[in-house]
Amino acid sequence: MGPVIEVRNLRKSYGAHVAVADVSFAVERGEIFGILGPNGAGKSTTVEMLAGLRQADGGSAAVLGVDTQRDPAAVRPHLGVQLQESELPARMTVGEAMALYASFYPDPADVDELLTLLGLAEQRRTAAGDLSGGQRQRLSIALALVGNPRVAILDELTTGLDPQARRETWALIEQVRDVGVTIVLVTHFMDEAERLCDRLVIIDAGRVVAAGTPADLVAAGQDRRTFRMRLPAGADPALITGLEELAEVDTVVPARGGLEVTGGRRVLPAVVLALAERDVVPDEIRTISRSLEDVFVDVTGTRPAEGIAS
Ligand SMILES: Nc1ncnc2c1ncn2[C@@H]1O[C@H](COP(=O)(O)OP(=O)(O)OP(=O)(O)O)[C@@H](O)[C@H]1O
Repeated sequence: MGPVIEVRNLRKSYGAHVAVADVSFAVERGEIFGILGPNGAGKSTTVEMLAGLRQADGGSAAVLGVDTQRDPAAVRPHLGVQLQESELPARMTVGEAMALYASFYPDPADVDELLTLLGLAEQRRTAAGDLSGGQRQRLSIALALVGNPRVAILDELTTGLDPQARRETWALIEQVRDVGVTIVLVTHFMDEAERLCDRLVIIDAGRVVAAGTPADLVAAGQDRRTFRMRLPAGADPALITGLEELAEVDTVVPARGGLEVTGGRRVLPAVVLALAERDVVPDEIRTISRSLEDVFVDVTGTRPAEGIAS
């Protein structure tokens, strides 16, 4: 059996603006597949084309062997989609919305069970307009899953959720994956991607700039080193400029009351030596292991959105 999802050279422009220039990837059955990228990179446009909700200018997208650009209706019963801006009528209750969405599918999930799983059982009679941000987010996930889909596309899954609710949502997504649902997850959050995704792509300016498992992506840049240090109070700011000029140093940026330095394998001794030559001894040095966030910064030149402190 081939991949559950196959995207080949998708392209889409809005007028003169190229939103998606060239995106290809494949997702295997039962994977949680991440799509990461800075704001405006083309993530939402990509998944909307993948779901057959938006017409591509070129390329192809197939879900469960069905070309979603040519025949979106054929795959709809098997596809659950949580989009960023799906608005329900404000007066429609949670129970009504679930019943309505369930009616679109031949083999819907048990609505009560799903609402309980998502912590919305108490809100059955609550109007969509009266839900809190977190409840609305959980409802959009419930609506994406109500059709018992074989493939679920979740865009900005945990945006607006508090740390506790985020963890619960992650556990829920793993449960959904464990029953064999293939999941495409669009996310801004590196911790979410690192925790949940089996494989991922990073998209920048409409193109795939990195692809692989989180571990592979992190390992690929292991010739880079990062450390943080605190300089003694009153240290000359010109020192920082001096450090940036060292051959081993890539960047020096302020971080948490100190400096974060990134460079090659020998960056730490090079910096400490250069400082010692000026009679400066750092108060504290801490090496930082490379994370998916560092990969993201390397390949996109942009810092990812801050995760909610947890
Ligand atoms: N309907 C539209 N008409 C015109 N331009 C659009 C439209 N939808 C998106 N764009 C533009 O296309 C680009 C890609 O947008 P898209 O929403 O796919 O990016 P994204 O990676 O999902 O961003 P975000 O993380 O902010 O949601 C952006 O520059 C956006 O402003």
